[in-house]
This record gives sequence, C-alpha cells and structure tokens, in this order.
Amino acid sequence: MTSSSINVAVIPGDGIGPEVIAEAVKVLRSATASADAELDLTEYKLGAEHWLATGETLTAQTLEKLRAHDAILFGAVGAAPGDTRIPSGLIEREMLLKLRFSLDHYVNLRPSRLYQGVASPLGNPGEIDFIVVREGTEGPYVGNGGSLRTGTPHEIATEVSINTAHGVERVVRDAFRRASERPRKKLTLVHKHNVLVYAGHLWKRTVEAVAAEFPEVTHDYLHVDAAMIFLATDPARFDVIVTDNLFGDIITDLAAAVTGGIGLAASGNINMDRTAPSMFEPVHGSAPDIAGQQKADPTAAILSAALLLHHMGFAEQAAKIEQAVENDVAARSATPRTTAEIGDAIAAAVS
Ligand SMILES: NC(=O)c1ccc[n+]([C@@H]2O[C@H](COP(=O)([O-])OP(=O)(O)OC[C@H]3O[C@@H](n4cnc5c(N)ncnc54)[C@H](O)[C@@H]3O)[C@@H](O)[C@H]2O)c1
Ligand SMILES: CC(C)[C@H](C(=O)O)[C@@H](O)C(=O)O
Ligand SMILES: [Mg+2]
Repeated sequence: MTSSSINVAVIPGDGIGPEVIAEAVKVLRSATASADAELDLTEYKLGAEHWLATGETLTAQTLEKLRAHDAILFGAVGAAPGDTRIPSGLIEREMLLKLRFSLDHYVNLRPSRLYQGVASPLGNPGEIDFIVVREGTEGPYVGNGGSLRTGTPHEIATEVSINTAHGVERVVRDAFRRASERPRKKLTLVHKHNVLVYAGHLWKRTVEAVAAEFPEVTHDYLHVDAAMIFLATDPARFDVIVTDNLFGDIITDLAAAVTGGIGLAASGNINMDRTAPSMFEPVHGSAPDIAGQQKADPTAAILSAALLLHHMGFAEQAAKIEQAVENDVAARSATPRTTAEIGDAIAAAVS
C-alpha cells in the first residue's frame, strides 16, 4: 500500500449483502476519486449461495488471496433461518468466523450513534454516542464443544467459552486507548462475573490491571443483564463498552435498535497489529425477508466503508462520508427511497 492507493477485497455475500455493498462501493469510489487515491477492487463470491453452487465455504487458496489485500469490505452471509438446504451455522462458522479468526480480527469495533433526525424507539433518549469494543476471536465462538448421545433424550451438548489472558488483555488495552481519545474518557466492562466466575474474573482483573496505564480514563462494571436495562432506558450513559464475543454480538443489535435501526449500524473487524487485512461490514445479516427488493438501508454498509477508509489512513475521506450520511439521515422523509437512491445521494455528496 502507498498513501494514495488502496487494494480492497469485496465480498458481497448473500441476500441484501450485494445490494448494500453495491452502494458502499459507489461511495468508496466517489470518496477515493475526490482524494485522487487509486482504488483497486477485487470481488470474491462467498457465502450460502456460493456453497450451494460449489460446495465450498472458504478454501485455503481464497484465504491466501484475501490476505494479500489491504482491507476487506464485506456485506452479509447466511441463509434464511428456515432454509433446510444449508446446515445452520455452516456458512457463519466455516466462512465468516473462519475469516475473523484466521485474520486475527481481535477488535470488533461497533460504534453506536443517534443521528439528528433519526427516531429512536426510546423517544428522546438524549445524546447517544458510544462504541462497543467486542472481542472478536475468542469466547464461546471458537467452536470448542460437542454433543454426546446426540438426538437421544440423554444428549449432552457443550459450547466452551475460551478466554485467554493474551486475548483479553489486548482487546481491553485497545478499548482503554479508544476511551482515552474520546471526550468523556469512560470505559464500562460488561460481563457476568457473578456467575461466569472463571472468564468473568479474568476480564475483571485485566481491566483493573490495564486501567493503571490509563489514569485519565474512568472505568466501571455492569453485569450484562443490568447493562441491558440501561441500554434500553439510558443509553446516553455509555461511552466505551468492552465485552466478550457473545455479549458483544447481542449488545450491538440492541444498540442498533435504540439508535434508529440495524440499517445504520456499522462495524470493523480489526487486526490492530496489521499482520493481516481488517474487514469492515454492517452489523446486520443477509435479511432474506427483504432481499432483492431494494428495501435494504445501505447506510450501515456505507458507514463500514468509512471505517475502512479511516483504518487505511484516509481519515479526511472517512469524515466526509460520515458527514454526508449525517446530512442524508437528517433529511430523510417518510417517503421511502430505494437502496440505490440512498447510495446515489450519499455518493454524490462525497464526490
Ligand atoms: N455478518 C453477517 O454476515 C451476519 C450478521 C447477522 C446475521 N447473519 C445471517 O443472516 C441471516 C439472517 O439473519 P437474521 O434474520 O437473524 O438477521 P438480519 O440482520 O439479517 O435481519 C434481522 C431483521 O433486520 C432487518 N434488516 C437487516 N438489515 C437491514 C437493512 N440494511 N435495512 C433494513 N432492514 C434490515 C431484516 O429485514 C430483518 O427483519 C442468517 O443466516 C444469519 O446467520 C449474518
Ligand atoms: C453471523 C454471526 C456469525 C455474526 C456474529 O455472531 O458475530 C453476526 O451476528 C454479527 O453480529 O456479525
Ligand atoms: Mg450479530
């Protein structure tokens, strides 16, 4: 990579993935052209449809090709929950999580902001502007489990959560660093250490130890159940939330809902050591219920492209996209626009 070129792998995926990614690509092209940066895009077909057509989830060769890019822009993958042609979890685990784990995306960054003009189901909750730093490579997502006596009345299924000192410490330090750069400088650990005493106590001890390196950051702790009360009643209290992989998944869908909907929620799966490309994707899934109808809101995918540019050192272009989104959502009326109309408007605003 040079400061004026960027080589991005694009994985549109399934359902609304290709629709929202088409708009994110428009905006990315527009933003990089206005900065005289060279944008080189390579599309990869992966996901449930690709598996149905080829029997492949993510081959070693494709993974190696993806490693050669500066960054990855990802739509969404997965079939409708009732689709019996595809084993539940196959694509999520063998493709999406395999990418996050193989590329060491240990910081799953999920910002939540209530934009001017966007209706929150909470009415008038005040200024919501927080980030969730979700651990991305460990927890119950690692596939450490099994089933004994499967399908019998005596079945025992396990799904073991793995939490390493190294894995917890690096994400906690990242969250403290992000908190130290924000005006409120406040970090909240969300876990469940009253019950999950082994993993929870590791997280708690790690936060206490790393806090000493960031005396300017105040920190507190909430059990995840109580945190959900506050997220639904007083989300403005949060600044930086650090949490494990599974809690972070659930927290960020609720965070999206209270800030006006899943169609606005962006994310970055970030390898902070830059040993492999980071991957940027909307928080939402493939939304089979609205796929192919141009009903999907591409804003989350567009904001994910802004996170990508920011990570790649194009902070000015990223800010331009964020401003264009802010203006666009503020001016939205009750008349629905198509996915492409929203993308066109934002792309035009950043050109
Ligand atoms: N990162 C990913 O690729 C990812 C994330 C979540 C779910 N999934 C997969 O997606 C499939 C569907 O999952 P789900 O239904 O639980 O969650 P989903 O996020 O796809 O959809 C939940 C609801 O939100 C709506 N929605 C989602 N994105 C929207 C957008 N941009 N604009 C407007 N409405 C939007 C959908 O129409 C649906 O009603 C499953 O296979 C799941 O595993 C993939
Ligand atoms: C599809 C699934 C593996 C994924 C997750 O749980 O991380 C999704 O829900 C998300 O939030 O990106
Ligand atoms: Mg999720």
